[in-house]
Amino acid sequence: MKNPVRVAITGAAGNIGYAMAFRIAAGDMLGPDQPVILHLLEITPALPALQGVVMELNDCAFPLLAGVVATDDLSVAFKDVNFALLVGARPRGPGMERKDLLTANGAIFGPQGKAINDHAARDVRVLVVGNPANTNSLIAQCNAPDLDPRQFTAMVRLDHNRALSQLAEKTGVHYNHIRKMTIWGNHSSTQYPDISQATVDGKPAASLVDTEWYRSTFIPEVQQRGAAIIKARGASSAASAASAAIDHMRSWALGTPDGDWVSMAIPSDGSYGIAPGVMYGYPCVCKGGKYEIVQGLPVDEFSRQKMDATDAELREERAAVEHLLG
Ligand SMILES: NC(=O)c1ccc[n+]([C@@H]2O[C@H](COP(=O)([O-])OP(=O)(O)OC[C@H]3O[C@@H](n4cnc5c(N)ncnc54)[C@H](O)[C@@H]3O)[C@@H](O)[C@H]2O)c1
Ligand SMILES: O=C(O)C[C@H](O)C(=O)O
Repeated sequence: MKNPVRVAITGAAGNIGYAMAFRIAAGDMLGPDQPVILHLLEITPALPALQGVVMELNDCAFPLLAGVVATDDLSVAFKDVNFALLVGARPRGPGMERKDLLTANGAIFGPQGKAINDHAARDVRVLVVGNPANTNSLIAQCNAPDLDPRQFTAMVRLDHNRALSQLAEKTGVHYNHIRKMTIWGNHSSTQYPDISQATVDGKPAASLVDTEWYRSTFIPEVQQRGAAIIKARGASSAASAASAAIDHMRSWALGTPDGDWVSMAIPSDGSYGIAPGVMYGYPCVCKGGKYEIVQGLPVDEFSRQKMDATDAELREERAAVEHLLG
């Protein structure tokens, strides 16, 4: 057995946190030979509910769960953690865009970034799930000057998985047979789900579906899937969001398969004409615990316009939180 690693989950008594903690404790994120110590953060009024989560975690008798820390103190929550999943934040309701949460949630991520900077393990890997995820991640990253900005990421993996699911349904194959899906940009309705490089059973996806369906049905459905779930469930996605967060961290820590990639929002380094400084969704391969942007993909005029539109929105969000950027 390996030595345990420490995994922080914020908002751990919330809907996503509740769906996530048990799967991480079961080994779904870091593998069946990696014990974990969970660090669960909640706001003070939610501590009794969090205690219930701890009781249930213990009652599962998970072989890989080596300890649980439950707290409302940032310095305890992030002490020596190797992975941090920043989930705790308000979800949107019907009729809201995710960026409407910027003011309410933005203030959470500066102090958390600083606490991660001051207390986490130096190799900490951070994933922001709380919306608006990309810009919240930027806020956290800017408040952690002692860490490499690349240690901070945001989640577009749920969008990636949604895109796989839509394309699988349309082409009548299982999503296991789809490779090279990409989500560019923001986890918002401007995101660009791009099938131009995707293959289905080895065939170009774009040759199997008509352009009209791709542009007028597939793209908006992936962009609007979060809202559709809020409408149907009366609450925002939780189990699928937790699952995507686990996928994101597993890919980052354990690697992506040869011949495929995943979508991760990471600090732009200028690749694909996206000026540095925002957390932008890119196609990434992961190896040895590090991610790299897949370079050299062709970008046609349609893609260019979509990639720039979502970049513009991220820049607007960044301008709106300039005062929180440390
Ligand atoms: N990026 C994505 O793909 C994606 C997908 C689904 C949901 N989300 C977002 O994730 C967030 C959480 O969603 P949820 O359904 O779990 O919400 P929820 O309301 O069920 O749970 C949020 C939890 O966070 C806690 N919390 C609030 N402020 C906190 C703070 N400062 N520190 C620690 N904990 C805090 C709350 O007490 C609550 O228990 C929302 O912002 C939602 O929009 C993102
Ligand atoms: O859409 C939301 O507000 C929740 C989440 O970001 C989602 O995509 O399901």
